[in-house]
This record gives sequence, C-alpha cells and structure tokens, in this order.
Amino acid sequence: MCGIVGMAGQGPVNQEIYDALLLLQHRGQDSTGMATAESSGVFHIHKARGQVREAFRTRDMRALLGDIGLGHVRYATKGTASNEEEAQPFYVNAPYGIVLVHNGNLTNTRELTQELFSKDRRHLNTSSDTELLVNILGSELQSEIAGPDLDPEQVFRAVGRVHERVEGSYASIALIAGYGLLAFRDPFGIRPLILGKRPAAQVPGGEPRDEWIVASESLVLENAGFEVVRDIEPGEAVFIALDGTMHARQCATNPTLAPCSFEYVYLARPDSVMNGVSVYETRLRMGERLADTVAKYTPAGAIDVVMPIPDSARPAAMQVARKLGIEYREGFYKNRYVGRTFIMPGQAVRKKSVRQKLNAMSTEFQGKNVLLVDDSIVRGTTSREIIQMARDAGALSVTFASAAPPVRFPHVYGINMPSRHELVAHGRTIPEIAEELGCDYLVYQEVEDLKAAIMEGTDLVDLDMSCFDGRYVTGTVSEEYLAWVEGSQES
Ligand SMILES: O=P(O)(O)OC[C@H]1O[C@H](OP(=O)(O)OP(=O)(O)O)[C@H](O)[C@@H]1O
Ligand SMILES: NC(=O)CC[C@H](N)C(=O)O
Ligand SMILES: [Mg+2]
Repeated sequence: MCGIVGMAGQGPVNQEIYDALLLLQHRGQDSTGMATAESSGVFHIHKARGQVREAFRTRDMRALLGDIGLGHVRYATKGTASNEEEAQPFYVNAPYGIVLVHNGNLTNTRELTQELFSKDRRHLNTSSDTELLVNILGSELQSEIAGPDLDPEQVFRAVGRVHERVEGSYASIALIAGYGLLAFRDPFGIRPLILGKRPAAQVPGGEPRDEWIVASESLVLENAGFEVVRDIEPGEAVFIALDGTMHARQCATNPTLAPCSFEYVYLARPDSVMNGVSVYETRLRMGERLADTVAKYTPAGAIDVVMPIPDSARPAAMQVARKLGIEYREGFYKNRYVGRTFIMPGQAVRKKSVRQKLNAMSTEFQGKNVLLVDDSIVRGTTSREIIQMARDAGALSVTFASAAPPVRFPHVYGINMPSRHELVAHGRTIPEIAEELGCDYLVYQEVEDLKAAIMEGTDLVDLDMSCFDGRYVTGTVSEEYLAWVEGSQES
C-alpha cells in the first residue's frame, strides 16, 4: 500500500494535504512527500524519510505554494525503504512537467525498464516502479501532443496506453504543470481511490470554482469537509483542470473491479468506506464468521476470555466474544508512540517493536485460558511474541485465532511480503504452524468466509485474494518473477 492524496483548491492546499497525509499515516511510514503547483506552472516539491510530523518543517511548508497539489506516504514494496531518492512524488520535466504519486506495485518492471531504455529512450535513476510509471505516462503523453495545448481527451488516450503497457496495481495521482490534476486507477481497481468535492464558495478577489480531492481513503474526505462523489472506477481517469472543471473517462478496454482483500483485513482504517464497503462492518462480519470456526475446532469450555491484539483486530475480536458468549477483555496495552510493526522495514526492527509496542497485563492472564484474536498472521512475528508474552503473564493455555485465512502466497500488488519462505503458513499445515508459533490451538478464518464477510450485501463480484488462494487477478505471475522479486528486495 501507501497513501496518496491530490487536491485542487480555491486557495493554498499545502496545509490540507499535510492534514490528509497525517490521516493516511497508517498506510506508510518509510517516507513522505508533497508537491504543489503555482498557476505559473512552477512546482514546489518536498520529500524526506520518516513520518509526516518529522519530515515537514515549517519552512518546508511555507515553500509549498499553490492551489493544487498532491502528497504521499510510502511503504516501500519495490526498491529500498531507506532510499530518499525513491520517496514520492517523482518528477519528470517533459512533457510540460509532471509529478506523480503511486500506490501499488507494478509486476512487469523488468520489461518496462528495458522498453523505456530501448524504445522510449528514457533514463531511470532508481529501482522504484513509480519512476517507471511516471516515465511511461510522460512518454505516452508526449506522443499525444499535436498542438500547443493539451486537452483532457489527449490525457485520457495517454492513460489508455499506460493501461496497455503496465501490469500490476496502481492508483495514481499526477500534476501536469500548467494544466491540472490527473488521477487514475488500474483496470482491476486493486488499490483504492476515491473522489470528493467541495462546492464553489465566493472568495475575495477570486473566481469561485469547485474544489476537488482524490485520496486513498474516504476518511480523508470526511475529515476535510468534502462530500464523497464516488470511487474512481477501475481503469478510469479523472482530470481536474485548473479552472476547477472535472472530466472523467473510462480508459481501459476490459475493466473489472477486483479490489485487494487485504485492505479490509488490515491496511485500511476501519472508519473508511472503500468501493462502497465499510471496512469496520467487514471486520465485524469477519469476527462473526471466525467465531463459528473457533467453536468448530476448539473443545467446549476451552476459553475463558477473548482478547484482541491491538489495534487492527479489535472489531473482529469483539464480535468473536459476542457470538461465543465469552467475556471480552483487553489484556494487552499498546504504546501509541510505536507505529505499525508489519509495515516497518527489516525483520529485526519488526520483532523488537512488537515487545516495545505491546505489554501484557498479568492480572488479565493469571490462571486463564485465553483466546487471542488477530486480524492476520503473515510472518508470525507478532503472534509468536504475543503468545510467549501471554504465557509469561500467567495464561493457562493460549488459543490463537486469525480473522484472515493463512497467508500462503506472496502479495505482489502492494504489500511487502515478497519471500515465500518468510510466510509462516507457506508449506506448513495448521498444526505445524501452531507448533511454530507456540500456541495450544490455532484457528484460521476459512477463505470462503473472508470472501463472504467482504462481499456479503455489496455490489462486489470479484476480489483480489491472491495471498490466500494464489489466484492473481491480473493474470499468472510467473515462478521466475516471484523468484526474481524474492532475490531483489529487502525482507
Ligand atoms: O504475522 P506478522 O508478520 O507479525 O503480521 C501480522 C501483524 O501485523 C499487523 O499489526 P501492526 O502492528 O502492523 O498494526 P496494528 O497496530 O494496526 O495492528 C497485523 O495487525 C498483525 O498483528
Ligand atoms: N506501497 C506502495 O504503494 C508502494 C509504491 C511503490 N511501489 C514504492 O515502492 O514506492
Ligand atoms: Mg496488529
């Protein structure tokens, strides 16, 4: 994942983009960046390692002038988390000047790298797939230019060709200097992107014009007082011209919505609604279905209390307790100053951070048979530590339940779980995983139950469930590609 936001306002947008990035911080903690454009076309860009609060100083904010802009929080999936050069936005100076932010992960990067060199004659300076995306867009836009001006139709044709060349997932926002803001989503809509509007207001000395926002999650719109227009469709592009007019076009030949199920499991904030589906309600439904599976696989009376692993598992754990009729307790206290551990780069820091982040209160564990509920088990870093902590705190027995099914396959669309042997469920049966994690019983959500929890009562007809079932919605991901990714990334 990663969090992205773009805004076309009636006045300066820097502060509102900053506020939006703070709200999207849970989607990426490696680096952050912002670009704004003045009406003259001049871009102002600031990007730095770390989180929003530490990366933007007052002087950086003052320099980000302009009524139109975009921002990004990065969780690296390609390239290197610590490389400041790969922080977003990415800039290319031709045609016109483009800055771009991207949430997602491209899967034909090797082919694109070769093509960009041999066909487009473009230089790449990093191993970021976002640098590829901005150059492909630049190249396709360049070949559309006929006269002195750029019109939205030309922009849409260029996006159509980006869809033909690029594979993988990409929700993206770009500024085109002197013209406007472009947002587009891959033909499967794997990563989220939502459009909002604030109607024109009278401004002293200015022409009233509608204000627009595009962002990864709906909570950003809500917070900034924008009304939700709609999710951007898979394959669709939206172009907001500098005068505030909005143009939209379907640019893909065969768009099919198959959003990433992991957004609902872990990535998104529960107070967001994605593709018309509430993340919070989905997590409640996951809990209800998980309760049935827990009842099926654990002996009656084996559990005294149900506890969530904060934060993401809370809604699911609450429903598990309610449905099983067992008391819900919070035995782990969370240090709010430690970020999300799963999206930290490097296994050593992730492991250390689990202990720093969570503390077990022995009064809650002493002499009890506990059921710990987490939203997912990926590498097993969190669950292994937590189970040991529960035992150290005096638990009689520890049952562990995951509200998501076993993660057995790499997620190539924007989650850094590249190496199959790092996944605790890869190549192991459930009893083997239980032994590996050190719990008495282990229960996983069934694949069909997760699907139903997300899709039930919605218009969704397909989902990307690849990390659970190995079916990649954009087409087969070759063994060769997976091996190459595993060999070329940080773990
Ligand atoms: O099996 P693992 O590789 O440890 O990954 C899974 C864990 O990581 C996430 O928590 P995280 O601390 O990132 O965020 P949270 O506070 O939102 O739960 C997730 O909620 C699980 O607890
Ligand atoms: N998580 C993301 O969406 C990452 C975007 C891009 N692939 C990067 O690594 O910077
Ligand atoms: Mg967690």
